Amino acid sequence: MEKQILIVGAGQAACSLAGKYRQLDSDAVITIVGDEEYLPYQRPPLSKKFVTGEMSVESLFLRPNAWYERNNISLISGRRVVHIDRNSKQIQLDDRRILHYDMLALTTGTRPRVLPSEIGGDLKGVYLVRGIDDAKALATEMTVGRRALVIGGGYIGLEAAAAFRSQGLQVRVVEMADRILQRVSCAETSNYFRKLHHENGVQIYEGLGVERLIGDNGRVVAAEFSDGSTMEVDFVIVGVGVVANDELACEADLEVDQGILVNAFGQTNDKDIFAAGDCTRFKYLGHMIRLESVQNAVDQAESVAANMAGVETAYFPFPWFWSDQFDVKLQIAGLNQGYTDTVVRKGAKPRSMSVWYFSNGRLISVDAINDPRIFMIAKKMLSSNRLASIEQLRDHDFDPKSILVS
Ligand SMILES: NC(=O)c1ccc[n+]([C@@H]2O[C@H](COP(=O)([O-])OP(=O)(O)OC[C@H]3O[C@@H](n4cnc5c(N)ncnc54)[C@H](O)[C@@H]3O)[C@@H](O)[C@H]2O)c1
Repeated sequence: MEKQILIVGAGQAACSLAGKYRQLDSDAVITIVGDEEYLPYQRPPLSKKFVTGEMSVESLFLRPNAWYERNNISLISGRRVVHIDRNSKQIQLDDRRILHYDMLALTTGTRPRVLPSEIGGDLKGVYLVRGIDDAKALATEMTVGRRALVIGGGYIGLEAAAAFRSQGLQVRVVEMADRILQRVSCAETSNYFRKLHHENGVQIYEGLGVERLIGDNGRVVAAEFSDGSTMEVDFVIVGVGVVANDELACEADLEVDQGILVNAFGQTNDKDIFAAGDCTRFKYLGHMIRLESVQNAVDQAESVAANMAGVETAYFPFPWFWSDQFDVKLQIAGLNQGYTDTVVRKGAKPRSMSVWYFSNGRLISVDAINDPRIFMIAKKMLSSNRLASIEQLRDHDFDPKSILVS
């Protein structure tokens, strides 16, 4: 009997895992089950070029239909897995179908946090940006002059703000924390993006919470804030973070803690159940992290595929991210979690700069803003462990590349 490989969740990690597994085992039966009706697709453009109509649904697909056929990978779309029975090694779908597995991979991703209905989170005109259907619904609001309120000044909120402003809407962002991007960057990077948004006509309010959204006939028309002020709005975009889809794993008695806990091989506490991508939480440089990025979805999934196929492959991530806002590209190498010092350097081009993050004297991460050269250098430094020091980087005549060529 061929080995049965079942993958639950049909996003970037699932696609990478299935493709890699097939390269290593031409006989296994590989099945992906996903609850969306689309072929697995890339999410980063949703809050950018997809919502502005510059990309079609088809152009989001990670692979064409023919790829699944050619690689003999079955895709069950539009179906949820509702139960895992670890004793009989079976999963149950929401149409009552039962599928057997020899090895199971969970690539269930995350979902956006929602605003509670008590404060108006369920009013019409309040949108999340997670899937194609969310972004399609949001795109219907794209009319010049309409007043958008963005709740949350993280990447989702700021990218959506930039996309909507560039299409001529009036955009305001409200961020509960003291500054935008506080969870992911230092004050200098936040300052850069605050200024960029202001220059482009987006109003940002920091340190302000949303008390409630006010509806009229079931549709949002205004918002009331923690300082007692109110604002009329035509629609609202909510980008207040994500939670891991780990309930299925939890119900199956797998270890979860704000994500499915996996070891360096992507294995859960059941030796035949693995997990990869945004839904996982694992140890990285002494911290437990969830790495919500395309890089992690691809690399971790490929390492998991190898382990499932019996080729022992420990995963050590080299995290990198990017964010496009207006004409600015932020590229991030490494993770700045637990940083103790930063060095800010001006870039060679106007409006370019980089922020170098250190933890107790050791370089851990770099934000490169409109500076792809520095991003490449930082990536190489961090992956080869040839790291520039704080003193070197404080000297603005020092070329970081010299570390790599010496
Ligand atoms: N370019 C990229 O890498 C990219 C782009 C989009 C999304 N993502 C990822 O998608 C996920 C979701 O993004 P996100 O921006 O929603 O999450 P996030 O956690 O990065 O940002 C959410 C922001 O909302 C704020 N917030 C929370 N509750 C609030 C409230 N009630 N009122 C006002 N502000 C509130 C938080 O302080 C935070 O700044 C993240 O993992 C993110 O990294 C990445």
